[in-house]
Amino acid sequence: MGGRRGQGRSEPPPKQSLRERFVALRNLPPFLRGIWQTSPAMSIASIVLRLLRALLPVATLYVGKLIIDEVTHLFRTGGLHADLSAWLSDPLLHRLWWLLALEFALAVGADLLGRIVSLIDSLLSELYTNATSVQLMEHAASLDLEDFEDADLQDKLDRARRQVAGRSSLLSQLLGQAQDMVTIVSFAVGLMIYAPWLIVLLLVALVPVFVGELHFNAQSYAVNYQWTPERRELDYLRMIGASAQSAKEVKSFGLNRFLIDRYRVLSQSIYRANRLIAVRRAGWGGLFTTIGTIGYYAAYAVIALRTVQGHFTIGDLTFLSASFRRLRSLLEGLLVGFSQVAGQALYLDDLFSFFQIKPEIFSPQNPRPFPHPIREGFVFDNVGFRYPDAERWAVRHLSFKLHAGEVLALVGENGAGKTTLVKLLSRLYDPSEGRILLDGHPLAEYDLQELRANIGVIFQDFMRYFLSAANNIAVGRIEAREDQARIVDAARRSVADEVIAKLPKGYEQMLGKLFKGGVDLSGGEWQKIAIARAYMRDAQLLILDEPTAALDARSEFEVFQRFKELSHDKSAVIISHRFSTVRMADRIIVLDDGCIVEIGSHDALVAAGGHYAELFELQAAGYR
Ligand SMILES: Nc1ncnc2c1ncn2[C@@H]1O[C@H](COP(=O)(O)OP(=O)(O)OP(=O)(O)O)[C@@H](O)[C@H]1O
Repeated sequence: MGGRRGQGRSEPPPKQSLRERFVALRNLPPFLRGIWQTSPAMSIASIVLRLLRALLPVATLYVGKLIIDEVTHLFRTGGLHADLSAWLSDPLLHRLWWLLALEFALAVGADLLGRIVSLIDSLLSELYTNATSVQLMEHAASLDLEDFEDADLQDKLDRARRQVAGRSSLLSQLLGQAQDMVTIVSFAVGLMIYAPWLIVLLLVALVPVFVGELHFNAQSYAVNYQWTPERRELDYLRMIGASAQSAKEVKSFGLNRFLIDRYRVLSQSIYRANRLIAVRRAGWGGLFTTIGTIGYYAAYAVIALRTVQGHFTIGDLTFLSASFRRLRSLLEGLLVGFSQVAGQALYLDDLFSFFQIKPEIFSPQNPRPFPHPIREGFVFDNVGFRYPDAERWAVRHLSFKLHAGEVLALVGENGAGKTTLVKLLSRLYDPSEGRILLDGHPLAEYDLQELRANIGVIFQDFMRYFLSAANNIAVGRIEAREDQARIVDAARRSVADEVIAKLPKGYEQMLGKLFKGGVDLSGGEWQKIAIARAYMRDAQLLILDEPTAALDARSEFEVFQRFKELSHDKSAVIISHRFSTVRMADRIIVLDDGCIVEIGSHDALVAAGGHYAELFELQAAGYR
């Protein structure tokens, strides 16, 4: 199992070499494919409009050159009029007016196109972000419980989540680059015609900027990557420092100072690491840009000289110097942008590598039909389980049978392995050794969804959903959330009906304090609601993991009375520390340190005078 799991911050450092940074560009095709799939129509519109937009700058500059040449020509040939009306009607000036009108149209067109393109990009990015978020949630839902208990995966998920939100600018950056590339080619063609040596000068001036950017982007990524656990801790501190759930304890223990200090220390370390890179980047960036500027002015001087010598017209001078300036800034933008894209592509690694994590617990290709009803029951055959990265076995050598229709109670001290056993039974984990059989066949041969649908399990740390009371019960079988009769029946079985009867809005009452108008419940009341979830299903096996710990004695008795009356054909596994509950079970399994030490009915175990009798005696003594 452990193959994909690393060791927190000691995970291998992220990619550093220049070659590997380029390798990260392999993430771009799947990214672009994702964009395309989001909306082919918008993608095409963006590309076509950008192509048009890309050719406008050179056209505008060239028209500008023609205007200047026309003006100098008119100036030389004379024929100046004294008043404006004569100016406007002079046929000599027609060409100039047309050129000016053309330049105006180009300017307006460029602006309009630019706006439409950025509109499309932002809409497309949002659609892509939404689609990826949904994909992320779907993938997360397919992963194993074990994955969620793994800190490395949490880091990965955290980075992936940030990437979904943070990569929305990548699209416009990428397409902008493609657009700039077309513009650059158009400028370069113009420049080549006049002075090819200018292009060489340009490239030489720009290479240092590019390499510098590439280097610092990779460094930022490395810092971001290495500090993921700390950033996650920051989020956690912020959450417990200011959430409704934690407020009670934070206040009464006076934890604020502790939390804030820890936050300050952590955030300062991250800040310092980021600052170092930012300062270095600014310093080197400044130097490299100066080299570029020197290149530009050298070229400018040469062009000016050649104009004076009569090789170029004034229009050529403006066209060439402006082209050179634009080319330089475009190329610089392109190179810097390219290294940023390469940087962002590195970040995409996080997203795509999260999608590559495959669940290890899944349905077989051809699942065996699930037995209705279960005839023999479940058999644990020398089952052992060790949590990932744990040295100790949580449970080991478990061999017992849970007969169809039987109520089994699990008893044992804290950490004895009761919850682990139940997680194995509901296939939230697969055993590390041994087998679990259902009606003679391994659990893994049945369809996972069907298996889970046939098991109703309520854990001790059940969720308190900030939804209506009806929906809080319906989550046990969410497809049946409109089935009011079923919800009411489930509530009646778990004694939750009494809780709901007291709510101002009954079943429609919003629970929890998160939303306006919500009503909070007591711990025991929440438990009754949670137990009702198990009754929402047509489960053949019910598992209640200490679900009654917060119930008062009368409620607990009632819950189990109703359970016994209404579920005689169902199997059940009940974990409880209360012997008043445990003694109602058909058989009791006593666990100690992950192993079964006794099995039998209450009376038999008390008579045997072993571990169970000792625990029972301890509790009974407390009541005497
Ligand atoms: N997610 C986990 N990762 C690693 N170890 C775990 C995990 N959950 C439980 N353990 C360990 O496995 C052992 C059995 O835990 P389990 O939760 O099954 O005990 P339990 O009998 O249900 O205890 P309790 O009565 O306190 O609920 C314990 O030693 C515990 O520390």
